[in-house]
Amino acid sequence: MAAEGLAARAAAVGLLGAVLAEGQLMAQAVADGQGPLAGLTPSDRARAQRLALATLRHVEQADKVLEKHMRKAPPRVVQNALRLAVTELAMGGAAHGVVNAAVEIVRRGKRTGHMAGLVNAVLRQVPENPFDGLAVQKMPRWLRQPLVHAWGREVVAAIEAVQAAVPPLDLTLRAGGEAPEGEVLPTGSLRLADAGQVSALAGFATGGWWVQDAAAALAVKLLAPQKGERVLDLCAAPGGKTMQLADAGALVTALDISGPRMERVRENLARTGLRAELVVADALQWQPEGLFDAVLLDAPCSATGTIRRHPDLPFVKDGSELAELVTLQAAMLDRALALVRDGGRVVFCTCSVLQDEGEAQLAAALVRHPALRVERVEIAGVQPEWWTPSDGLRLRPDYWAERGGMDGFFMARLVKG
Ligand SMILES: C[S@@+](CC[C@H](N)C(=O)[O-])C[C@H]1O[C@@H](n2cnc3c(N)ncnc32)[C@H](O)[C@@H]1O
Repeated sequence: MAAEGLAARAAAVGLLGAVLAEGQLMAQAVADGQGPLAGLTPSDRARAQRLALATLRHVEQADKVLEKHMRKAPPRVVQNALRLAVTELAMGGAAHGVVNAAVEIVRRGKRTGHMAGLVNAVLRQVPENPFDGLAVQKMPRWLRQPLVHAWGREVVAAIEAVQAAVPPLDLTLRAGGEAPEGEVLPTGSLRLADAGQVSALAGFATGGWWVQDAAAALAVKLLAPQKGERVLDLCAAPGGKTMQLADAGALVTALDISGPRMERVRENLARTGLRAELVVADALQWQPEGLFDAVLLDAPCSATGTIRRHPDLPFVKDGSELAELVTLQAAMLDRALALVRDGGRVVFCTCSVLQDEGEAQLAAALVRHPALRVERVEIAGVQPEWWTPSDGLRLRPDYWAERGGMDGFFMARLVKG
């Protein structure tokens, strides 16, 4: 087995430890300069992340396979090396390399060396297609229960099936930009089934597109910015929607509370050659010179709509931040309404599957602001059943399941009375 494969796999085991035992989000563990990816080549970093993400989509199933062969859970490194190996075997990885790597990782561990033989013995007993017949991984109770209540068990099972698969990569194309080959979705996003290294794709260097989930791309379409309009992107970083607004010809002010995240907006604008005024400030405190024609509020949220791309989230979050987020979203929506002119539009959106952060926020806003109107607009490719009875747009991960699904989002277009 190549030493390179071992480095990436050992790092993947480290990432699994950071997420599953230390409660770190994958993004934190990846960004940690002293963390599991320290010192790896770019391709090993990418491989380690891919392996760890794949394993996180199948922890429950891997544990089910392993429990048949082990009387009690082994130490963390051993357990995660086994989970990774079983997942790789299920994905069709060559048994020889997969087993040898797991054995070697455990052999090298300070306190686990004596368990290398056990790991070898267990993995040699894992059957072909080890996940066949096992139920897909369920969301945690705090998240699953409200979804069952809202949409029923069948829909929740369909969402979980989408979350178990590696998601495709969606690109939003810049008008006239260079792009790689892919499937053009009915809503206009370009979908790549197996993208590989993003920066190596055609059109990356020339700024022909940016990565943005097909569902996320609909918020700006709902706002429908016009050329020359003054538009505020109130929670802008890393800037996917800022670029869409600027590409439509709007005069964009992009605001975010995070300086480091705003750097990402700056880099994205530089790569795509698009323009926006950048402001680092708290949306709740910031005072502009005049009111805007339109405001996009992509509010901080539980991000529970993005689990197919961030399978670490259910292992790290427990729902305890939800009440605080809901309160912040309502305050931000009130602020967005204060910053738009009479007759102007506000699009409120969250990448959440929880109705508390979507449908319920819309209902509460209409009570707080009786003069507000909610508007539906025609958006190419949006199916009629995606609209709610209250004219919100509810996007679910199981929509377009046969194509790889989409992020869960809620969005609504409000007109200030
Ligand atoms: C969902 S993300 C925005 C994603 C972005 N619209 C895009 O499409 O790339 C939410 C953002 O809200 C920002 N944020 C959180 N609290 C804020 C506040 N009080 N004022 C301004 N921005 C805030 C976060 O830093 C984060 O970048």
